[in-house]
Amino acid sequence: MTLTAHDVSWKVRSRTIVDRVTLSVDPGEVLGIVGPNGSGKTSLLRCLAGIHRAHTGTVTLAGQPLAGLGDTERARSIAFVGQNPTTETDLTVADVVALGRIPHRSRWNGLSDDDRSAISAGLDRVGLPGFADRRWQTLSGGERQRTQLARAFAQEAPVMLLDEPTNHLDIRSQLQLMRLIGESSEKTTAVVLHDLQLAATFCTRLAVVDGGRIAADGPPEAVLTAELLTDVFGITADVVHDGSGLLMLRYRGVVEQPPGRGR
Ligand SMILES: Nc1ncnc2c1ncn2[C@@H]1O[C@H](COP(=O)(O)OP(=O)(O)OP(=O)(O)O)[C@@H](O)[C@H]1O
Repeated sequence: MTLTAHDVSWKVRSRTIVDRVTLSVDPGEVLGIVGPNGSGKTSLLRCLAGIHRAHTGTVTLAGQPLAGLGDTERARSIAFVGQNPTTETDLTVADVVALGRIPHRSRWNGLSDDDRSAISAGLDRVGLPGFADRRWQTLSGGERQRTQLARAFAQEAPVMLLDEPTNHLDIRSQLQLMRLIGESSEKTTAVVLHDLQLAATFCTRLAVVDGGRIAADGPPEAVLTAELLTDVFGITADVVHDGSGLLMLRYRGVVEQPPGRGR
């Protein structure tokens, strides 16, 4: 399912946070949303998920306005994993992953065989088999992150929107998780990332957000230029193409007088 923002803006009081964004994500794509702190990445992702209602413009899913979908229909279509999701309730890992099955269940029934197999497949997929009975409160940051991803997989939605899913993960787990996301080629995926090297390595496309606007949108090798890193991120860096298609970033320092474009 293609997810599209058409000229979308979102405001808080009089401040425009997402500013006339037009952006599309197709099935099979992993769109990395990158940009400096406070540039509006999370707000844009929330607009794409229908959590924030756009003040102007529309978000469409397979051509249908998202705002016209009911909550259940939307949740069957879009799995959203936010930053640092937490709960005070004493839940097991299986309980948390089972939340992904809510849009597939009738209110009065318990878990079906399909639900149970989706929960167990989700946990296997993120490398947490055997964790079903563990208490959420006892998990490490990385295990919580993977549990949330298992919940998103168990939701079996064609669109996955992930906000900094590599937070708390060690480098091997970051690579594994990004590979896992990349392998889900049947899905339409957008992922907010701070690590530009991870974004360059695993995303098929990057959208750079600066001051609520899209400063660049395209394949990583076209988007991540030394000039853009200076203009948008306020750093100096070498961008090295290693000949095998891999893009390597070598950070050198910060620009003392950041260009401040959009800030
Ligand atoms: N509900 C809100 N009320 C007031 N201000 C908000 C709200 N949501 C976001 N903002 C502001 O909008 C700006 C963009 O926030 P957002 O979280 O989208 O940025 P971000 O690019 O994801 O940032 P970070 O990289 O730091 O996570 C920030 O200045 C933030 O304080």
